[in-house]
Amino acid sequence: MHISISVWVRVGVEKKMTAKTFHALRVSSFVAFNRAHAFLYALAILALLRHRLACLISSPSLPLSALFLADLVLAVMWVASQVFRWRPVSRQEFPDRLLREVGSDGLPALDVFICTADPHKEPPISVVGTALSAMSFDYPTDRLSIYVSDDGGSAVTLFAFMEAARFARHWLPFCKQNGLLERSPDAYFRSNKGGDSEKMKMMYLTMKEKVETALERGYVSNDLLSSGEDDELFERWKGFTRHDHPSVIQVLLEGSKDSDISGNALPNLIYVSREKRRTSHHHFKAGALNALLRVSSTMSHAPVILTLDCDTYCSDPRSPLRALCYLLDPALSSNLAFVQFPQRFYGINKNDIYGGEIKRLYTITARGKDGILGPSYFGSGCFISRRCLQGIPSSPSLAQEARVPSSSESVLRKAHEVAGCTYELGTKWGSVMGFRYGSLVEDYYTSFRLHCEGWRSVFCNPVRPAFLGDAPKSLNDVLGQCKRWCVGLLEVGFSRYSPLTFGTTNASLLAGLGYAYDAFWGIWCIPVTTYGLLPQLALICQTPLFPKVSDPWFYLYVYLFTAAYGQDLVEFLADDGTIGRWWSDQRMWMIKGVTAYLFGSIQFALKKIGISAAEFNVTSKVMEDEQCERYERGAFDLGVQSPFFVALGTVAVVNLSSLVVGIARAATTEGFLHEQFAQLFLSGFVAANCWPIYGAMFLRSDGGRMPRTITVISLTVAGLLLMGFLVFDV
Ligand SMILES: O=c1ccn([C@@H]2O[C@H](COP(=O)(O)OP(=O)(O)O[C@H]3O[C@H](CO)[C@@H](O)[C@H](O)[C@H]3O)[C@@H](O)[C@H]2O)c(=O)[nH]1
Ligand SMILES: [Mn+2]
Repeated sequence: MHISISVWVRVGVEKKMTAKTFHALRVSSFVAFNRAHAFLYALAILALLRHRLACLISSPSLPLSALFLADLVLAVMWVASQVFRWRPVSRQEFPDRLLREVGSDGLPALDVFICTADPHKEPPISVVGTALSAMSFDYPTDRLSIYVSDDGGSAVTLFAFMEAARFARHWLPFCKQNGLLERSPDAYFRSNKGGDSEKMKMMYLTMKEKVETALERGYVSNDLLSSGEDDELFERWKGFTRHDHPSVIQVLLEGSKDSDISGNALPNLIYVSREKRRTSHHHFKAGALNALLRVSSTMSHAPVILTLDCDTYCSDPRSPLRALCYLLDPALSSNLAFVQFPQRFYGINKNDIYGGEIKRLYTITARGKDGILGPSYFGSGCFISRRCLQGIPSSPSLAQEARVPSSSESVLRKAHEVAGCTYELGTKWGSVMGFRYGSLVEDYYTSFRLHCEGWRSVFCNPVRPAFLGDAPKSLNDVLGQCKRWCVGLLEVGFSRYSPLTFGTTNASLLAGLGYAYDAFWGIWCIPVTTYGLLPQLALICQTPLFPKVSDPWFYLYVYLFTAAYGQDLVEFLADDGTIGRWWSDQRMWMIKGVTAYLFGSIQFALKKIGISAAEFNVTSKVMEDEQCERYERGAFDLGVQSPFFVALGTVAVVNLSSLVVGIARAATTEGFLHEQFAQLFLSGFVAANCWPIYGAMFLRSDGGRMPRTITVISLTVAGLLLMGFLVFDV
């Protein structure tokens, strides 16, 4: 308690000191309501648990115990989620004031890190678009460096960036002369502004075609190259594979030497593919980022770093200034680790059928955490102070002063050395320095550890999206990504740095609880699976599990259900949501509950006992035309042989069966509705959520329909469950 009070005081002081400077803070008007509601709701939960326990004691049964456990998990998650409703804040920043105050000479150097890992899942031309959008920030070019980390070790990616370096000489002045806001070429030409951009477009398309040709061929052939020097480079590459190659570092543009067609200096552009050997663990993205931290410190060594995923292009050239409104504020800067922008996505369909916005994580709860110690790091769209990654006490090994990148031999030698795969052995990298190792969600984990070390963070959410990324647009990919997150989060939840113990004592009670809420996402599978199957099976077998309509306890359930869903809806709508998108969002929560969370928890358990190891499987950013068309139409894509869909199909079938049986009984048996209303309602509610799944199982014939074998297996599993229930329930 003591710890959280001191946090309150600090936040209060901070507000007063900075209100007149570069940014302002406003506490949500929901706070009073949220707290009153939390109080009432907490009483209702206690009453429910007490009632459930009493029922269980008077007539013990397996289904009642399962429901008690499910309710307990819901209660625990509810308690943790109150952290986000305790003091949500929103902020506003004033970049013009900042510029007036510090002048453009007062702006610090900025290193932008862009990670890519697989040229076939992450097309190099789109990574190039991301880099170009960052290179053309409204920021002094002599202080801007872009580092690209290629974990795919792909010659094609390097080739794409060589082309990009040439193209940038035309593109950067074009953006500035025309005052573009959209500075990723793809995004700009997609929005089709016309005008005198035809020549530019042709130039871009030529580059794109060359890169795509190389990608198709799988290598960079001589006819695509212009100079003999490049030839040699790619010749060497022939023995390289993505898992086994020395480090490759190429300075493609150097601010002090290269200029654009109007004679202005260009930012630095550096390609880095760290060394990979099968014998050493590379720690996925965290490892890539740490390699960039070191390589950049031999070159530009900027005090501020922006991390971007390969698909997240910058959509507001002034976002660095916005971030600096916080990072340069003397009242904040002593312990401010990072400024996180929400992840936002382009190309999401009207009703966002797969809940791709992930609004709850990326904005709603982020605002809630911002009122406490700050949002967690989302991996992309985040301005980090280099200082916080240098370990405590700050590391002496790396040079402190900003340097000009140079392709000089000594700098390059040093850079190659620090990108080597054995460089980290016996060092503190990944444990108390740099991005932290040990979890598949390195972003979440790193910020958690930073918050525990006393750093804080700020959530910056301007109206115009600062960054736009690509959300997975096939259901199987969405669930695969969520499963990976779930495993990574559980890794933290059950480590010795668990937010519940380490977090609540080292960060603050509230911050620890907030992190715990995310860490234990996986356990959502318990209530969702239970409520998605048990009451329905029991209905078919005529076992009542809930109070009758005439029983006053029945209304407690009604209150708990409607108040939770009501509050969820209000919060969603208040964050520019629509009812259609909210419906999809809550449906995805259920779908994830019986698939990604369930399978993720199982995989985590298997990993714990040493049976399987979890990998960072990169989400694909390419889609077939037919798939795209289905997505745009809003049709669910269940056309792959995926174990996720067996679980989904089973739940769908059980609910449809219980709904049909229930309606038939209600029509024929007097008193049935009165006795089993809750179970019939649940069947109807889940079945309504499963609507697109029935279509994909039984009605559709396009490529997105569920494969026949998956349908048959789902029907069989549903049948077995019902038989099992009958046997156990006698
Ligand atoms: O070994 C690896 C694996 C991934 N990546 C890069 O990591 C980024 C994210 O990968 P993606 O497949 O898009 O994963 P997502 O689940 O969509 O990413 C979210 O979740 C990740 C893990 O929490 C964060 O790192 C990301 O920033 C966040 O956007 C991409 O740029 C990849 O190229 C690497 O550089 N090396
Ligand atoms: Mn991604």
